[in-house]
Amino acid sequence: MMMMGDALGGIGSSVASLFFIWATIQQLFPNHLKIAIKEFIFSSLQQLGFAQRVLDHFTNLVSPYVEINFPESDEYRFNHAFSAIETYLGSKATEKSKLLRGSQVKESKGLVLKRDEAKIRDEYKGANVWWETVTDTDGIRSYKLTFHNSARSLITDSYIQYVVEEGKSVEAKNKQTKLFTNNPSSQWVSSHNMWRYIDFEHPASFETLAMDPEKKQEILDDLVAFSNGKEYYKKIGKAWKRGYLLYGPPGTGKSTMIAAMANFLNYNIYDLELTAVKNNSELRKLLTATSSKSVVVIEDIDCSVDLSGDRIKKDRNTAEKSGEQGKDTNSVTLSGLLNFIDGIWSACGQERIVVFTTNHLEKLDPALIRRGRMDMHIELSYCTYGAFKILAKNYLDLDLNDEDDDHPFCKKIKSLLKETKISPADVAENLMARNHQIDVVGSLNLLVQALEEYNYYQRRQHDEDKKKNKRFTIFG
Ligand SMILES: Nc1ncnc2c1ncn2[C@@H]1O[C@H](COP(=O)(O)OP(=O)(O)OP(=O)(O)O)[C@@H](O)[C@H]1O
Ligand SMILES: [Mg+2]
Repeated sequence: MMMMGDALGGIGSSVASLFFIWATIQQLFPNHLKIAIKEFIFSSLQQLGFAQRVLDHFTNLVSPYVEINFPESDEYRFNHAFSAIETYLGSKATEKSKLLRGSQVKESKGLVLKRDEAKIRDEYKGANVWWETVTDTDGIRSYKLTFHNSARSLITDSYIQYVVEEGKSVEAKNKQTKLFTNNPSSQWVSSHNMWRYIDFEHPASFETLAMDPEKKQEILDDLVAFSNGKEYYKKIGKAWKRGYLLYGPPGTGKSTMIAAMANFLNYNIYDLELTAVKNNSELRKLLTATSSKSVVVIEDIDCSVDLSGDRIKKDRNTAEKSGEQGKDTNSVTLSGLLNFIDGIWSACGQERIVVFTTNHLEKLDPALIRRGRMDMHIELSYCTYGAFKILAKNYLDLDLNDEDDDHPFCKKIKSLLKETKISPADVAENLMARNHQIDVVGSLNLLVQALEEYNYYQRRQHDEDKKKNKRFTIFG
């Protein structure tokens, strides 16, 4: 009531002053001058947009509705709230919606139908709100939110936040994941081309990954806890990131597991080619240009850069001589890398996973792999019988349960796998269908043959090594 009274009072006094000016002009000036003055005043008012502003002012004071604009870009930067609102509103398609938009952002995911209306009504805790798309004279699109003034605190305090978070979570679920690779610094022009990317369409999943089921479950639980850990990491005051070290012989599924992790969490992958990074400063730039919800991968860490124990000793010696720690401007150093894993720089970008892979765990510097830096060490080993069962299901549609273990074929494979080192990649190679025709018996026969050959050569190698060692002890 007070506001209404103020408004009417304000308008009344403005009208009275205008009337007074007009009456004075009427009395003092001759007719032709009066017309000229009148035209001058009106054209000036029009030019200033005064009439429009008075009208807007009046409507705003009288109207009980509040409007908030969310432009697509703000000060030349993309407004993330805009896209979250767009996704949220798009996801509100109901059976009654008559205007829909179809899109498929990920080939592996189905077609998504979104609501595509210019004005959408929404309801939140009993309050009605209206969303409308508007475009200004510069072509910048905005979402205009209108609601009753009585719901002001509900809308501004919780509804808007709810819409943005809901939109972001839908975006995360439907987003097309990308695989990024770093460009050499000679090609960098701005932060946009440090990384080049392609759509990530790797079909790997934890379901098809052949490994011990208990270990697999442990990794899955860890990933789920991490992705839901926003509040927990905040509470304990740690950057929201997690490091995994995957180690094992070639062809045991390290790269496949990285793809499965990214697919499971719907994260982007940044495949960091360390050999293309000249120094720590470039490494810092590259890592700060990565987005959150991503997996930063350094494959074959032992081969990418000399990060062995010798290297760190050399680092320390150089640092001691020059009196400065880790000052090495010509290459990526272990200390530089560690700084991103758990140093102050590691906090830039939230919700990030760092994965290192190696075939030779023993070659890595203990500083790099100590717990706390790499939170989980995961060994991908030679194929076990449990892993074989998963591969048999993937490649031969063969559902082997515990009772099948007594089948002569299975017994033979089980005992051979126990004594033979063969990677899941090599097992898979033998199970692969020829000409897209699954031949269970033929494939299993091939596998048994391969296992027997591997077993024979490995035994022979073992005997030769034994003989060599004996000679050494005789002559040594
Ligand atoms: N554990 C596994 N489960 C399912 N498939 C596997 C597994 N390990 C290997 N494979 C198959 O073998 C191929 C090679 O595996 P992958 O590239 O993941 O091995 P890797 O451990 O990364 O080897 P490298 O050390 O040589 O990089 C994959 O394409 C996949 O089809
Ligand atoms: Mg690999």
